[in-house]
Amino acid sequence: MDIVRIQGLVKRYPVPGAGRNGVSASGITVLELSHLSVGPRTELVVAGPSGSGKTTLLNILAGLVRPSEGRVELLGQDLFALPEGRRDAFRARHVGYVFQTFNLIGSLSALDNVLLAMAVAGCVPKRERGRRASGLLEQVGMHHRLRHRPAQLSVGEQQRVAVARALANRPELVLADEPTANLDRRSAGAVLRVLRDAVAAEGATLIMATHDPRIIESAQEVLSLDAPAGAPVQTAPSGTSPAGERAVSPAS
Ligand SMILES: Nc1ncnc2c1ncn2[C@@H]1O[C@H](COP(=O)(O)OP(=O)(O)OP(=O)(O)O)[C@@H](O)[C@H]1O
Repeated sequence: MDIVRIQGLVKRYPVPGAGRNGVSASGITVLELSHLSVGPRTELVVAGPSGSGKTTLLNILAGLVRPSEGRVELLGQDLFALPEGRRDAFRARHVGYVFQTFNLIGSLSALDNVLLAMAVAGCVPKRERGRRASGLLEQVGMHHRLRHRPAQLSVGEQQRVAVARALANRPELVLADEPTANLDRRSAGAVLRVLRDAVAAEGATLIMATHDPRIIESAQEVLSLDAPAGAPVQTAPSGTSPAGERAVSPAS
């Protein structure tokens, strides 16, 4: 089964002052994607300049932003057919999100940040949570910093904790929005390796937004979005594909 399936996606945002002085009331189209399917255990990099809709696409996939048109299925579930509360529960269970600015809870230790994600979703049995949380933090190289709070960690270390937290509930899909944007070159390379290795070890699919050329060059599959809202043209490192039409399958 596909992890992600998108048909006829359009996202428009309202324009400040819309409907007055000749400004269109229908809003600005910031994203159009006619078709996308992404299989299990796949990595897809969403590339494109600032404002091309990368974050918008990830937020739609997380069920955080509702599309203006189109259908978004995760694991066969029509995401926006779910009422908000059930969509939140579905996200907590099936999607891990690594944000550009980490969004860790400042008052909690690294370990407690991961444990909290498990408590919210409630799908990992209580007796397994401690071992799983410390195991994930060990996997991302943070076993020596379990009790540190975010402010006591380097930026790269915080991002590693965010990766562990994103994987806490064994999600089938991990979204990462510019996960290396705030890191220097060396830390960026290390975090990227940790993210890719941890996602692969968990057997999840990774969809990562970036404009970092090094990540794009090393990607298995690339979806290129045009700025600001042109029709998406998708390319793989080895060639190009028709605009807006793409099925992305596991790498062999
Ligand atoms: N809540 C909103 N209301 C109105 N317009 C918005 C809103 N959120 C985003 N936009 C617009 O949608 C477009 C796409 O934004 P988005 O953040 O998805 O781009 P991006 O490719 O992730 O950019 P960056 O690389 O700079 O993070 C931008 O032109 C932005 O101004």
